[in-house]
Amino acid sequence: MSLVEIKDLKVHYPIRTGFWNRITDSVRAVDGITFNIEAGETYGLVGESGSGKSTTGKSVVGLEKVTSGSILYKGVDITKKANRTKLDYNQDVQMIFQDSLSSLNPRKRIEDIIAEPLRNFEHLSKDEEKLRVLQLLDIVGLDADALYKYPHQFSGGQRQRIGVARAVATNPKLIIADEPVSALDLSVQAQVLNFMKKIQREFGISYLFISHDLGVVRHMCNNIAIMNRGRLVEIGTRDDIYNNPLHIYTKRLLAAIPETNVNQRMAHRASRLAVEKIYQEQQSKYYDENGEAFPLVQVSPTHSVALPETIAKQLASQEGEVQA
Ligand SMILES: Nc1ncnc2c1ncn2[C@@H]1O[C@H](COP(=O)(O)OP(=O)(O)OP(=O)(O)O)[C@@H](O)[C@H]1O
Repeated sequence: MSLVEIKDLKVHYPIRTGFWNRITDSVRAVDGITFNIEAGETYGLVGESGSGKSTTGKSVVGLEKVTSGSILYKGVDITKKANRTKLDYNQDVQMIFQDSLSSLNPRKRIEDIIAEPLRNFEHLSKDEEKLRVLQLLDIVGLDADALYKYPHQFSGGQRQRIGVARAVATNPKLIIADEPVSALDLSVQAQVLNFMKKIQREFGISYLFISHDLGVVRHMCNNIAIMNRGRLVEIGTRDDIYNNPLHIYTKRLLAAIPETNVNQRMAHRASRLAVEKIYQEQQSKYYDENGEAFPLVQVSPTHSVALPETIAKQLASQEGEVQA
């Protein structure tokens, strides 16, 4: 059994119009996605802005009402609120956000911010609580003098460390990391990613790592799902996605990774333009007549792509995949 099993999850937001505020349509933010997260792994959920990643993350953590489908945590469906309470789910599953400045209360000192989840879930004495907060600060590489400071007195990277300290305070099993490094400089991104990995090793945490950038996900994730307009268009291991991408949307995301090597920039630009040309010319092959992604087809034990079966298998064999 996987730690988390997401099955045919749909989250539709109603669109209301007119004097009577009637529901006339809906935004299908998440439109039938299925994937599993194993204990101790980092699962990447990648797609452009608006593809439905955050809505998925918020549904898993219980912040968004699910329209249909299920989210099984240790085999129990947590879309039913009563099950979340029974399982200590709110303690086991935490979230880190992109915008650390707005997700940390600016009026509270760091000591109180990190202690907040402890106060909700554990009954510690004042001294025990302070000791735990100091330990957590130490784990994320911050000094004890951080205790009495406020969020605005830290850099973006340090604030993200404080967010992680708060998230791991309750010893969670799963952290939903929603674009955790997107607002940071490249060098600080690497530091935060490294210490997230360190914490994963120490605490045995699983991450659902949400990002718009396949470049960031590369060194973090074992398995990756590519999300496009509420649906998954490709699922695979890191190797499947980076070395044998099959869907044009995945190829576009890969081509969008900035090239840091100056000597490679011309070649990189040429390949990005080539992918864009294929996308413009062959869109109808990759999406159905309504412009929506096809259902996923398995092309190897680890790799699935949203294409008609014959095309998927033909592409997979061209790329040297072992067919299912
Ligand atoms: N509360 C809401 N009411 C109505 N529509 C919403 C709501 N929240 C999100 N949406 C819409 O759902 C779609 C998916 O949004 P979501 O935030 O999940 O995407 P995303 O991939 O996380 O993008 P971003 O990285 O920009 O947040 C978008 O079209 C968005 O406008």
